[in-house]
Amino acid sequence: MDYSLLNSIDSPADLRRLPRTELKKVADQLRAYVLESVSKTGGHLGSNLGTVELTVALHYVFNTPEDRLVWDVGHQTYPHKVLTGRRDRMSGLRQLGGISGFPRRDESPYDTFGTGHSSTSISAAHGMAMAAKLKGESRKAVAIIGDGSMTAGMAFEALNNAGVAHGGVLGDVLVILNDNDMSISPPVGALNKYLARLMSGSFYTAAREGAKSVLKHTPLYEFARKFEEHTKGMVVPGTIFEEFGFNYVGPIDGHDLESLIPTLENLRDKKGPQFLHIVTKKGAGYKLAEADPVKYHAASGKFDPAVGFVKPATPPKLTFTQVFGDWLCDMAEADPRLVGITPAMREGSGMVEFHKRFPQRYHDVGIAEQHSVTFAAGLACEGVKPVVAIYSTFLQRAYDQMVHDVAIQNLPVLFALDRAGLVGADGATHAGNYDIAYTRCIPNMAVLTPADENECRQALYTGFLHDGPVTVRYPRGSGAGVTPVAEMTAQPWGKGELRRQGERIAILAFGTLLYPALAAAERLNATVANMRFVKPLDAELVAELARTHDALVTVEDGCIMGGAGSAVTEALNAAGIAIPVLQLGLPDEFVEHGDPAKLMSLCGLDAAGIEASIVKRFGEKPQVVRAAATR
Ligand SMILES: Cc1ncc(C[n+]2csc(CCOP(=O)(O)OP(=O)(O)O)c2C)c(N)n1
Ligand SMILES: CC(=O)[C@@H](O)[C@H](O)COP(=O)(O)O
Ligand SMILES: [Mg+2]
Repeated sequence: MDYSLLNSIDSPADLRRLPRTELKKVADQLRAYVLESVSKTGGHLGSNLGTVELTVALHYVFNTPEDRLVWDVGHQTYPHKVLTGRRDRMSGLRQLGGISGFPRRDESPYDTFGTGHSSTSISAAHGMAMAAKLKGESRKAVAIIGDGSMTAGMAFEALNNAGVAHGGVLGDVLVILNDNDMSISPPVGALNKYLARLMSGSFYTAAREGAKSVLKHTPLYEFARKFEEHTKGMVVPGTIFEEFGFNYVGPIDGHDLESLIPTLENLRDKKGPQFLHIVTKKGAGYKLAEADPVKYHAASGKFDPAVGFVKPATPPKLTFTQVFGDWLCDMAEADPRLVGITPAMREGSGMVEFHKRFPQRYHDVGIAEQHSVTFAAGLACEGVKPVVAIYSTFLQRAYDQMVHDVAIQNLPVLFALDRAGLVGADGATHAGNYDIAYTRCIPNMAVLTPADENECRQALYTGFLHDGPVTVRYPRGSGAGVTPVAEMTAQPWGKGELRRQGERIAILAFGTLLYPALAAAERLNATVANMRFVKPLDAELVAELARTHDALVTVEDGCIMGGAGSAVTEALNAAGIAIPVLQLGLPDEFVEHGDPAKLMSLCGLDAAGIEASIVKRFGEKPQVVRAAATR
């Protein structure tokens, strides 16, 4: 592929020096470059192919980085990265030491706001626009948000705030709605239907024609005809965005530079809140991705662009997500009260089959984590048994709903927490490091940490039977490879199990780190307990292990601060037991993107790392003097 023009652009200033007639060529080369580079690294694909022209137009029209571009989610910023001096660094995308798959303020001055989670862009851009006003600066702030991300409450909270003046001042914020009629899965909800009506034009046409026939013989008709702009507000309903105080323009073709550029120039020069609705195609320019945008949302690894994504020759290992999906179908078969809920993550959460088989009991609520939890609470009030399938990182959004709507009322809602622990290539924004700490402190909430695939199935069953809120957490990808037993058996509530009897040191393992802990224990001849429950914690087992060993080691793939190890030390304190405790887990820092196994090793959470930490703390042949206990 000829990238000669693209290769001459090391910053948007270079782009802005080009004649307009060259921009189509830039876009074509940029699209080919993004496709080629994602085919070598993996990463998000469809959304990036869909925003190529928009990215070229934005950097051409706006004075970036002085004008602020805020990309919602940020999974569509690869073209932006290429045009802002990171073309050569695309080969290290999402890899350890390489650039992030999302915008990062510490990566480039053009990345004005860090993202990864959706629906923050309008709030952030509004903040930037208001800051410019306060500082007497004339820069623009632009939020670029997708139709899926627009469904979240936060986006509307921001519109509600940005559309009105504060102390007589309106921010110069431009919101660009990138409407490709797709989320990761097909979009859902009333907003999607509304946008479709706007796109089809029927909204305006019908409303305008209706109004005209009523007004035809009045002086107002002539007035309205002359001032078409005004008629939108006066005789036909404005779009919802106008009702929020924005000047709405669109929909326009987001792949057509001929209309994008003049429209953006026009909006750039306008004051106050502006709203541009563009229509794009997810996967644009790559036939396979256009035809199957769900599949081509992201590439898990390398692929040949001429062939597309192919199934691996050897069947991949069973993932925890699949274990959950299978369990959900089996449980739904067994209990008609079960309802499955996902906030816009049907594929990632393993609910495709459940959706097919139980469409009436499947709810994709859109990107609306808060709503998903309170909706589940409402269902639970009426005797329905909701299962909220949600990524650990996205549940952070719905913390108050978990506390206020579920736990205080002790409602039986099962949270199936996928992507617990490090997730790898998506990095810190998507890592599920905190859920043990943030769930175990909530009264009434039970927290289960299955160690392998079979335990995951049984833990989900156990949690489902419990008459109160429960989280069952499991990581991205596969585990030790323990095939789930079809028969579902409830685990003894709040009980762990001894997995290896050793001497002096007892390792208390939570979740999938049981297996590296067992490997480390083999070398150290340590005892290992599979704790299974963070809450209720098996305090008897903790006390017994403390009584029969010289030191305890806790191991978890969540943050050390406030995590399962903290639960153990609290239990020891409560029982008045003094014993040295080494707490192993994720450090008090954001762990970068990269290969998950490497990252776990860097955090000292593989077998060698666990062994090394124990030896470092307690010596080569662990000898611990109880009297010198320190915690
Ligand atoms: C709070 C939150 N929930 C869920 C996600 C997962 N997620 C990432 S992109 C995406 C779809 C976004 O759709 P849209 O904004 O229309 O962008 P498109 O992918 O169509 O370009 C979802 C659900 C997320 N990043 N953040
Ligand atoms: C951008 C985003 O939030 C999702 O696309 C996310 O990257 C999916 O992660 P998984 O690949 O773990 O489902
Ligand atoms: Mg979309």
